[in-house]
Amino acid sequence: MRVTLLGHGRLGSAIAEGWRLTGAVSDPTILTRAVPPVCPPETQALVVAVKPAAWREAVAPLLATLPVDAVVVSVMAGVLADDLAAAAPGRPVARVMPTTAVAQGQGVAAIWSADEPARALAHRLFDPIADTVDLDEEAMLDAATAVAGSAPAFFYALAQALAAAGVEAGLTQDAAERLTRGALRSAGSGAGTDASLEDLIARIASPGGTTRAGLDALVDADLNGAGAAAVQAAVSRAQALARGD
Ligand SMILES: NC(=O)C1=CN([C@@H]2O[C@H](COP(=O)(O)OP(=O)(O)OC[C@H]3O[C@@H](n4cnc5c(N)ncnc54)[C@H](OP(=O)(O)O)[C@@H]3O)[C@@H](O)[C@H]2O)C=CC1
Ligand SMILES: O=C(O)[C@@H]1CCC=N1
Repeated sequence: MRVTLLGHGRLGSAIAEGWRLTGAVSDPTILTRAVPPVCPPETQALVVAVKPAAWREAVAPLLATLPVDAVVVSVMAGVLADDLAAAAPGRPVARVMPTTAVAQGQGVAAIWSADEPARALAHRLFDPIADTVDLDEEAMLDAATAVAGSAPAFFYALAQALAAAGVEAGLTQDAAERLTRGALRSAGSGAGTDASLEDLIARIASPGGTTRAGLDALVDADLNGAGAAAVQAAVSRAQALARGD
């Protein structure tokens, strides 16, 4: 497939790296500010990976060369398909919300499009580099952004809090950080299996043991409230971005 990738920052470069690693897309045209804004005439998909505040200015100069049958695939949080379609008239639009682990071919990506061929094209681009999850409604992308796109940072923040508490409990900073990062990797390897999250927890939490004590303390400290607050705040921010705030 002939792909033009607009934006080569944290996510754009991760997507390009995943395509290179898996061979899913060979030789994409990568548009940065440093190269002329021109789509090759054979472009079948324009993947837009710039910041929500920058996309209109970035897409506008491409319209002259973007084929009318190319699909616009946005990985941007809070940019509505109707707005993309209005900016690139006639082109079908798909929206994808990936994580940066696409760089290793191990991301997760929510996919939505009102147009079935565009959805299928988005799958061709992201199935090789992510576990793809189809969404029925565009509005669900905001929740997917919270629990997927943003969530790795939430897990890192929890790991940071645990490491800080480990230092309080007597570990050196270096030991606390290495041990906590290793624990995060261990959690990630469990998450890569078919086991349910409930089972993964049960495998570690011996009855009457340290893990159960810590889990109970997390719930007492309103773990569920903290998770809900993070998701609601991220969803609200995506909705605000969609309004142009
Ligand atoms: N980072 C993540 O984990 C995730 C990000 N996203 C989405 O991905 C999008 C990009 O985010 P992220 O990669 O973090 O942001 P970055 O700022 O890292 O990357 C954006 C890139 O777009 C470039 N850019 C801006 N304007 C133009 C232009 N006119 N032509 C070509 N390139 C341009 C920027 O260049 P310059 O630096 O010169 O301005 C920059 O390299 C966002 O919309 C975000 O919502 C979605 C899921 C996860
Ligand atoms: O923080 C952001 O807005 C983007 C979207 C999901 C992850 N990063």
